[in-house]
Amino acid sequence: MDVRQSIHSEHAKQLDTTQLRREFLIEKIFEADQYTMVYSHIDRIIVGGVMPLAQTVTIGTEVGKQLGVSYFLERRELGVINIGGAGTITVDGQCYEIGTEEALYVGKGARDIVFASVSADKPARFYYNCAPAHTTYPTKKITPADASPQTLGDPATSNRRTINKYMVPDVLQTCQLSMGLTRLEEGNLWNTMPCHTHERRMEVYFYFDMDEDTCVFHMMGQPQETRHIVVRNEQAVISPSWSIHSGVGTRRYTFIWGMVGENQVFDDMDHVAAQDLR
Ligand SMILES: O=C[C@H](O)[C@@H](O)CC(=O)C(=O)O
Ligand SMILES: [Zn+2]
Repeated sequence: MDVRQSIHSEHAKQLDTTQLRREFLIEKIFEADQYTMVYSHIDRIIVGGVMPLAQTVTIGTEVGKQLGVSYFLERRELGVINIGGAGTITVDGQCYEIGTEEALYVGKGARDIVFASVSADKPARFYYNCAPAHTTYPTKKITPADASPQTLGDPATSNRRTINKYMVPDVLQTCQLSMGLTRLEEGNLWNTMPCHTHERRMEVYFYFDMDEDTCVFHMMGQPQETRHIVVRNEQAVISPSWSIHSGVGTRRYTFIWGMVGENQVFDDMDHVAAQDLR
């Protein structure tokens, strides 16, 4: 388990490229037949991926001691979105078929969570966020049709995109986790611009659907003290509550956003005008 400490904005603004990447970037989300796990002290979110090939992968089998619990989801909830081929997630014996861009919410208290791909040639790629939880809400599969797609932006500002809200209060109950998937249309490069912060929540962006030559300049930092991190396919960036989170790609891309913290009000953002950015 890779542990990332919380970081103060006054510290973060002194970091160089390597140090920024070490604190905020998650370079490898998917490893064959394994789960990856990054534990952030910011709201204690856990971020990672599961990519089963020939065998099944059970998540969190070795982390009980580090988390001080007897099993992974003893005091946590889990959100998973599959960006790969068809797969299954078996939760305490109940099997859910999770196809491409389908999702599963797993409530607190589930003991045994087993991931599998239908075909090793086109493996499932399960991206997940996991957060502390105070109660159990039902485990539920979510399809793109449930995710109330919302298209916004304009080609003139290169930000025409569709936001799919998979895990928000309108779709299902969670303790604090929200997750969704935003897809940019061809020729559109900017996400989340005009940008925002939300003092009340932290957020993680996971960029994918990019070829090798494509990268995204992910914008971060306080609005008056911005920095960037160059992100490649299937990498994630941690955004503290004081940081903007926005990006511009060398070509279109897709990303998954996940938030934890104080509230679950999606529109509760502190918007930053372009004139105010530094
Ligand atoms: O707080 C909300 C998150 O930053 C994202 O949902 C924004 C986003 O997907 C977009 O504008 O493209
Ligand atoms: Zn946000």
